[in-house]
Amino acid sequence: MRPQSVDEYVGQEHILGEGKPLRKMLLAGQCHSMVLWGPPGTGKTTLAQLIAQYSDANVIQLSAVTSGVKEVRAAMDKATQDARYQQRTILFIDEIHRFNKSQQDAFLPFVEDGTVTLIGATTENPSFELNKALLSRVRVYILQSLSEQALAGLLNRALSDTEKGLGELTLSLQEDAQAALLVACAGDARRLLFYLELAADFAENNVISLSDVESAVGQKIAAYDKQGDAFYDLISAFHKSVRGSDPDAALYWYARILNGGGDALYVARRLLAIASEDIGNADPRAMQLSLNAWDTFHRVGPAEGERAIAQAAVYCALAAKSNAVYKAFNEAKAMVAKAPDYPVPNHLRNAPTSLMKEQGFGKGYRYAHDEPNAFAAGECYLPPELVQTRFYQPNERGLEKALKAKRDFLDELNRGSTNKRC
Ligand SMILES: Nc1ncnc2c1ncn2[C@@H]1O[C@H](COP(=O)(O)OP(=O)(O)OP(=O)(O)O)[C@@H](O)[C@H]1O
Repeated sequence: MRPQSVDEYVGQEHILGEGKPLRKMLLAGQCHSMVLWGPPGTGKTTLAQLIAQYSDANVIQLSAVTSGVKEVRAAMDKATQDARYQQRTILFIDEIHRFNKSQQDAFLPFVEDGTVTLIGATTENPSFELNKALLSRVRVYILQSLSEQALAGLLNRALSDTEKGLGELTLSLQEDAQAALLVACAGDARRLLFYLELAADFAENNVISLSDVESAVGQKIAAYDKQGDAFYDLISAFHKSVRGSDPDAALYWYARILNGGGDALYVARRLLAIASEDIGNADPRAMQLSLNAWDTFHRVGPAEGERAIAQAAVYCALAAKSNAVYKAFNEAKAMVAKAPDYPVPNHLRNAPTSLMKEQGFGKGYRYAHDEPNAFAAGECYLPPELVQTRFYQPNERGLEKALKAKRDFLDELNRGSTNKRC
């Protein structure tokens, strides 16, 4: 049932509707590098194929899961040869977020010089997963979960198409059965077609009933739309439960997210953010454990991996909390945004050449290791205009207590120093 023309492609009106940029590009037979970001089964691969078809380009398809740098190089060689004969090449990479940095670097120059037009598909936020250099050379289009209206159109086509669909079976679909199908597939067209085909197998007398759909789906119907508000409410409740040090609530909201079809890795990513935003140096192990849980998920798969993320969630919920780094870093960024770019003080400048030394660069720099406590008491590292600035105000919880004690001790040394620069 994969659409053969843009008219068979349902939904995604925000990018493909009449007059929208992608539709214009498609119909003009042009193509630029892009990343299609959206939930599974919303038409990323299909759209890439349509673009290739309309622009009359060769398509090289690589999977980030099975292709390495070697395959990328071979593909680029072929594209370079074809470009000599004015033959365009589209490099389609499914699950592009799984490509590591060196794999991404291998095709970057060819995207840059136009030898290939890259179309990447991903279910993950590209700003987290792609190299900055690559991101700056592609346009990101967000595909949305398909609406029930769009899916209903697809359903009708699948039921009536005698060539590629189930048309020859002359099936009818009862109203409640259709409603259940549309909910069960949660905006995913592939799932919809899969459930429909299964339900058709169960149907008696050419009628698909609600119980046929339930047999096909075989589980409780997911209650929320992954892209909708309900999902963000659940993840927000999860974040607040961990921040609020309630491990039971954290587990409950996590389980709700999974039950609704949510991605455990989304929770893992959020947990990592919590470890830095809400726990910080009060317990730096929280960040390690969150990262380990994420990694574990990739290594052992969902069944065990989901539990590893639960373990990290419980740890983070009960870990000591500090937002001191979070606040300090925000203040530093705000300061940099509003203050002028003060020059680096001479004593902190690098002086690799004798000319620079003559200019006074590096002059008077004190090598901390040569001084008591490996600390150059009275020394200054901020621009003179900012010497009084204190971004980091450690609290006394968890391991941050030790950092606070250390800072108080160093302050004392600074105050008692007879060698003050500022
Ligand atoms: N927008 C759409 N319009 C019509 N059919 C669609 C659409 N999206 C998906 N389909 C149907 O679902 C099938 C799977 O879609 P496709 O492979 O394009 O999804 P995808 O977004 O690339 O999914 P995944 O992220 O899981 O790879 C297609 O063969 C097609 O039949």
